[in-house]
Amino acid sequence: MNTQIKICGLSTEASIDAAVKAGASHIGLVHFEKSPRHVALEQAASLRMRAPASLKVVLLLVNAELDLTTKAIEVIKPDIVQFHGSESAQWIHALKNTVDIEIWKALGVRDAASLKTADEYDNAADLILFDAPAQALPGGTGMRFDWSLLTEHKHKLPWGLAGGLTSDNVKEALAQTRTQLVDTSSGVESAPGIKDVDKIAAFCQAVRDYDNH
Ligand SMILES: O=C(O)c1ccccc1NCC(=O)[C@H](O)[C@H](O)COP(=O)(O)O
Repeated sequence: MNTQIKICGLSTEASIDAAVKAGASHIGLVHFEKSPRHVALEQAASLRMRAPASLKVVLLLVNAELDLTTKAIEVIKPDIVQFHGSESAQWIHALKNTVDIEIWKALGVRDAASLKTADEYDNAADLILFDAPAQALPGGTGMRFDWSLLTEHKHKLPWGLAGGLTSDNVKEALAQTRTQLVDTSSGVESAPGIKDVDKIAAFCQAVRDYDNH
């Protein structure tokens, strides 16, 4: 099986090229001004054009108003929109009736009860991304959570794993959770917001090594 790999928080064409070369399946563009990875709408639209058709582009928003959400989708034309704030299942469900796009919902995992929260999104989102709980930022924190909570986890929706993943720990994360999608941001950076092409390559290689073991 080929685990899907999302490299998140890209802001340059060079990092997109590196993700493609390394074999990532998804890239994330963060539109959230408080993030060191924030890209303006026009910049995100331009980066989106750089991605080949084989690479899925995920737009990340955090508690954005409906107007901004629909405008960002219209301007950037992502394949997927990922909500990384406290967006309710009802809000996402209503959005789904107005825009025809795949929707992911990120949820911070503290304990087993956090996993139950995901059930609320069964009829709203297409995928749940389990991440570390919010710190100063809601995502891209570089923190991991207790992956053993996801061992044997079954969910109606497909789900992915994020939070503190690096080339050094991703095999352990895959072995514990058997997730089909891994997402990293800080783990492939040399500084917040600065992607490192060698770390992107090493991360993707570690995932492929696990897939082929
Ligand atoms: O990356 C950010 O700066 C960010 C800011 C606000 C909301 C979400 C954000 N990133 C979301 C992602 O999907 C990250 O890849 C995910 O949280 C994992 O991040 P990391 O622990 O740094 O690998």
